[in-house]
Amino acid sequence: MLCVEWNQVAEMCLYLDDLEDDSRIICLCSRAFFNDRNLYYLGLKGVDSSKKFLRDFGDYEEAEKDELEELEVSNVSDVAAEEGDVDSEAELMLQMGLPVQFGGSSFEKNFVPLETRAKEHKIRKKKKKKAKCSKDLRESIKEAIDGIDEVCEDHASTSIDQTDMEESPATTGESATDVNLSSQEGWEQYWNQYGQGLLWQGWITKHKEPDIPSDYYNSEPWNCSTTKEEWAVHYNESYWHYYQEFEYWAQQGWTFDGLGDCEGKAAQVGHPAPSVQSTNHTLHMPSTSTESIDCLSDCVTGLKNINLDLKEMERDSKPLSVIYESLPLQNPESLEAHCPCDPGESEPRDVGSADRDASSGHADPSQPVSQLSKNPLLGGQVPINERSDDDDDDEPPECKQAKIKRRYGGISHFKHRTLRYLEKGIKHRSHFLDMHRPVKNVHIFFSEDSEVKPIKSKTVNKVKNFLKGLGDPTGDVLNEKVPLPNVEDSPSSSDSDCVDQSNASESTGPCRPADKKDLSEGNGHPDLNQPPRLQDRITSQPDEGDGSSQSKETNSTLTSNSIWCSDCATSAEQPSDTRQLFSLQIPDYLQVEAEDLDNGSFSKVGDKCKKKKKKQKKKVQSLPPEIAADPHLAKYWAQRYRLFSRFDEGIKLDEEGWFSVTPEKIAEHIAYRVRQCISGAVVVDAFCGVGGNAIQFALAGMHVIAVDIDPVKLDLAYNNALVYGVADRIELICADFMCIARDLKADAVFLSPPWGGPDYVSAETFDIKTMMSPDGFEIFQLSQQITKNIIYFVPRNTDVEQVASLAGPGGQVEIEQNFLNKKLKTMTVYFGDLIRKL
Ligand SMILES: C[S@@+](CC[C@H](N)C(=O)[O-])C[C@H]1O[C@@H](n2cnc3c(N)ncnc32)[C@H](O)[C@@H]1O
Ligand SMILES: C[n+]1cn([C@@H]2O[C@H](CO)[C@@H](O)[C@H]2O)c2nc(N)[nH]c(=O)c21
Repeated sequence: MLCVEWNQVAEMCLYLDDLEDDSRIICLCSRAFFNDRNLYYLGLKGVDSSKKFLRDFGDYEEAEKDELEELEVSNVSDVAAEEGDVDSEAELMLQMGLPVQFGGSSFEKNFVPLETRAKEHKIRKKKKKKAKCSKDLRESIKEAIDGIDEVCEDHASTSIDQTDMEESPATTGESATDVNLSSQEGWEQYWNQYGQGLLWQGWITKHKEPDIPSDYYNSEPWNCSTTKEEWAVHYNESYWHYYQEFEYWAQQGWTFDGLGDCEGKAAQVGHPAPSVQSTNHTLHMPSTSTESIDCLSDCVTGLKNINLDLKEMERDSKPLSVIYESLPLQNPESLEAHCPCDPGESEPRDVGSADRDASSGHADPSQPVSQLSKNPLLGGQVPINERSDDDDDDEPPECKQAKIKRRYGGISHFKHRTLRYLEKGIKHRSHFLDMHRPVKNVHIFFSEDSEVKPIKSKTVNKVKNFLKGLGDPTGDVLNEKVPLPNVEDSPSSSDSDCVDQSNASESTGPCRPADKKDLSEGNGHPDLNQPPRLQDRITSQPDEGDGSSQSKETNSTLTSNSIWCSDCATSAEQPSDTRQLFSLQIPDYLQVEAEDLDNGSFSKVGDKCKKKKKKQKKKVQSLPPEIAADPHLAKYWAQRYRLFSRFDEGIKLDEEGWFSVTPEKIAEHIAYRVRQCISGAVVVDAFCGVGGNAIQFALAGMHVIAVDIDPVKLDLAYNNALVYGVADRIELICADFMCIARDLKADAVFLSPPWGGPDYVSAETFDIKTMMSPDGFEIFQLSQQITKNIIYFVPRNTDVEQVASLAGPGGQVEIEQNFLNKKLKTMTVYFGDLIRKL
């Protein structure tokens, strides 16, 4: 095994029809863990240059956060040593389409959407700073809690404890979008019905401390200056916490049978949620009557009153193997409690007013969050528009701008599903795996004096040296001296059309000898000693003349010994330096040490040290133009060794290559698996890109047919294959895979298509049919004509059932989650003989 760890998680059987074998798809769920922190650190040594760019372009903090996150993770000595090191189990189970009950120890306690974790951390910090309630208030809360505890004895499993509330997610921009796109009605109904109680119970539970004031029930925390802010935060947290839970259950196919009132009409399976009913009672919080407490308990229990609507799920009357039971409700006789969750209402509310939106005056769930943030109650205390960026170090830069969650209506129409857990203790182990805990912020402070006073001397020395060393601001270099192509205007070939292709060709098309030269120069990379002519190695796709394919649009016509492309021909007249790599004299960490030497701090080290200095000074980091042109890409530069451990030996990428190349460890693992499982030795890399996977297949001893529609990618892939010494095992074909698939023969096909642009990660569930281009199903079907041994590299948020369905009735599939340094990065789906047998 090459990867650090590989686990089988579960065997899931999906039945398209009745519980019969021929309608069944067996789906093995597994996980592969990799660790490449060392490679990441190596990249950080030159990250100063990225920082410089980001500073200039005002995006520095973001990159620093990514970097710090990695560093933070690195401080965790042992994977299992700390709780919270890998994605929460519940989240992972969701991603694999598995019922959370089979994974995490407690969904309610553990499920926190990944995106919100950093935010939670911030809020917790803020909360700690806030002034506590007065002694009187605490007394009152204590009394209330005592009362509630008695009543809630029977509802221990559904009560909300302090941890729950503290762990509740804060608002994010994403959540805001959710509000607009999700089952808004059901949620509003739910929140109308239970929001007040949940808010109030959460509040008093939070203040379950010895010195709770006796008159707390009569107090109005939203009006009290000491608690006002805290209440706002509490409201905000609670709202989103329950919203997320509601969303989760709704996505699982549960519907909420609104009770209409706290009289607790039992939830009924299979009935659509009724519209909001006018209640004939109100929650009356100042009362400590048993009834009101009962009502609160019901409200808390309400989260459980979500029924699996089998009709809606298009599942027939046959039961699933996992059955969710709705909990019985209490049925209090009279409910006279006023929940003071509306700051605009300091007086108890009238009978009948509870049907007013519990969120009124706080946060109208129907409003976009940008509006919510204007709510005076929130008072800017909780920057709800801020989204957590804790997981974006490898995501396309554009993701930060518009995160739109898309709801998937997909093909998950399996009638039945059974699940068998395959490994003992995975549940327990996973409890310790949550890497999305927020990163501790490490700030470096500079005094106002001209002299920088280091707090962490090494780090500050780096910065100091960096600033000194870069007399000429990088931005100036960029703006004034280097005529760069407009990278931003050159969409990736993922969405390639003829314009894209021509742009790409203009820049580095392999048809231009000048470009070939460019690629082997600059960037501080060693010249590759005039590699064999790439043209001789690239095979062309015959022009099919149907005018429909991308390759037709790009008008690339290649022959085995030459490449001709009309766009390229035009672009050959462009100045040859449009893609020229330029060097920046950016001091890396070694130069920092060199400065230390000058300052005498290494004086005792003597000659040895001087030698080191000399050697180090030779090493000049340079930024390739695609990185220089787009500050958002700078973080990928920091990860260059993770992508290619031999990066310094001459690896080259283009913009799309940077964010879509398969990290080396993952590519290595996939290649290893393929080599292990099939006897044949020919593999097609249908979307080879800059060669991340093709190189690893070749290194594993296979012959690779590497196809890409973009000649620039082939150029880069060839260059990179040379670096790894495997160019002779890779056959390059410049073509649209969709057009040539039928003509290919191989023992395995690797599919790593573009995931439809940078938005892939913002989708709640990625649909390989509609969100990929070419259509993910068509790609698969064509590949099946080559071989049954297919490896499909898909986004981590891919719909598991959808991808499993590719195996067809009676088929088998293995879905492997790939973790890089404890973060779920991608999924690899194996078909045919590539499935690891149990
Ligand atoms: C995500 S990248 C592949 C990355 C690759 N696995 C690596 O590690 O470098 C997808 C590639 O598919 C190429 N592509 C897009 N459409 C294609 C098509 N119809 N046929 C062949 N290649 C295509 C793009 O040019 C891009 O280089
Ligand atoms: C946009 N992107 C990222 N990765 C891969 O996902 C990881 C996490 O973002 C990246 O490191 C890269 O390997 C992609 N792989 C393919 N095949 N196609 C893509 O469009 C793509």
